[in-house]
Amino acid sequence: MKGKLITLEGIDGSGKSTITRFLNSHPSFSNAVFTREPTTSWIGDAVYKAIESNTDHLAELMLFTADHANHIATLIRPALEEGKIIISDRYSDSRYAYQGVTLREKFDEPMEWVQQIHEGWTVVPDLTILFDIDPEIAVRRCGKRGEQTKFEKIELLNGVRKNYLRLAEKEPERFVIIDTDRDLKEIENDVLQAITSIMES
Ligand SMILES: Nc1ncnc2c1ncn2[C@@H]1O[C@H](COP(=O)(O)OP(=O)(O)O)[C@@H](O)[C@H]1O
Ligand SMILES: Cc1cn([C@H]2C[C@H](O)[C@@H](COP(=O)(O)OP(=O)(O)O)O2)c(=O)[nH]c1=O
Repeated sequence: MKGKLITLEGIDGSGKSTITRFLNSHPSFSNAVFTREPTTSWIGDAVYKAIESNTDHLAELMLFTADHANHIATLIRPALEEGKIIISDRYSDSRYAYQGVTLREKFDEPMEWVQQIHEGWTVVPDLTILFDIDPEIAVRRCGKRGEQTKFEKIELLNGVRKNYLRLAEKEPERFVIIDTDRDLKEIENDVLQAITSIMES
């Protein structure tokens, strides 16, 4: 039996961790595998080191991608083979959307370039839930988190949000977009509905 891979994506502060905690404590997902990118492996630690220092953006992409390759080899593929439902807080679309912005000065079409280097080995999710929100609201919700100035952060996140929406437009059958500038209860219901429909298909 083949399992299902569900990914949660969105800008920082869009509410992914909050919903992950909700799903994690929901009885329907007691057998699901909860995971994330960057992962908790040593490569994930290296990724955080790169984020926290002034590392070259291409080097940063390679670290994120190495972490993804190891995530697929050690957890994603084996769990899918066992027929598990996997819920990942961030996955490949984070790279397409974020490094699609940070590599703007290096490539003409950075998002497409990043997508290309994943081709042939990544595992495409069965469902991707995109948590969509205005970056101004997301940054306000995060308070002091992060080191960038508010302006830099909002500018980056505006670009990331646009990339996510472009990805969703290109693959409407994979993506479900959820407006997270709403009451938590409504968001929880929409997420449950999206996941239930993929589990039944
Ligand atoms: N629907 C919501 N309404 C108001 N605040 C929210 C909502 N969802 C999350 N938050 C708050 O916003 C902040 C960022 O949410 P979080 O889940 O950590 O986002 P992410 O994991 O996407 O970075 C947290 O302080 C969280 O409590
Ligand atoms: C997985 C991934 C994350 N990121 C970014 C998103 C976040 O700003 C940062 C750390 O991810 P994360 O710890 O998930 O941040 P948050 O909980 O605030 O959403 O790394 C990328 O730029 N590319 C990637 O491939």
